[in-house]
Amino acid sequence: MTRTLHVPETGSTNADLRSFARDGYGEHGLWLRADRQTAGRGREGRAWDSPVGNLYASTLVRLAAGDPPAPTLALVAAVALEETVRAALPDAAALRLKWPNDLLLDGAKLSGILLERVDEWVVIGFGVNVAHHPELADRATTSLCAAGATSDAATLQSELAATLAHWHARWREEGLGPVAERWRERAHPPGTELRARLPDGGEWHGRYETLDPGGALVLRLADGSRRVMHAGDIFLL
Ligand SMILES: O=C(O)CCCC[C@@H]1SC[C@@H]2NC(=O)N[C@@H]21
Repeated sequence: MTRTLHVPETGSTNADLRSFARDGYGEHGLWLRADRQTAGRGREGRAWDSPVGNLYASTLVRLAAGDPPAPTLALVAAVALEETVRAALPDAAALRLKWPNDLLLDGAKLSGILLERVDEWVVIGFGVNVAHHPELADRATTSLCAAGATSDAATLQSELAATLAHWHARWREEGLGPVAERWRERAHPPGTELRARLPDGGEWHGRYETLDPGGALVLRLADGSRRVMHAGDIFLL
């Protein structure tokens, strides 16, 4: 079961659901969607520009005993959003997942996902460029509208709620396997050249090899060594 609250404006839908969870008002499957955010947050401490017209929504997932590791919900969120966006695009041939959970269309960033843990809760926040896309210094961006899609933020969110519930149930019942398999199918192909920026500021240049069983990115560097990346950003070259 899912339930959606909608507000015209808030600071950050992720921050709001974190407060709900912390204050004892957590509800599995609760969604909060805002038309705009005044303090939208991205990964790695970045801000997320949030003008009216795009999708800003977060949901609460309650962890249960026996669930796969909580960080692998990043891949569950990614495959659910990819499936939702794929259905909305007139032509999804150039749609790809980029580790861990960005969606790229023709190499340009279309969306972002931010996961935050509060006790037994995980807040999953989705930002999708529906009508607008920001100008960013270090990466190309695009929007659904620019790609000819006609869905609005409210429709996308209700479809995403159903798709996420489906993939969350598979993750809980069958483990990470089917989710990881879908992720690999919809991501950049093995051998893709990339640059990895690590949380400590370090960088690796290499080729994407696969996802490991825990959802980490496996790279092969030019000297043949293997590296496993658990956090940070990657840039496809
Ligand atoms: O950096 C990224 O790629 C992740 C961006 C996540 C943005 C969404 S918008 C809805 C939710 N509320 C936030 O403050 N952030 C997430």
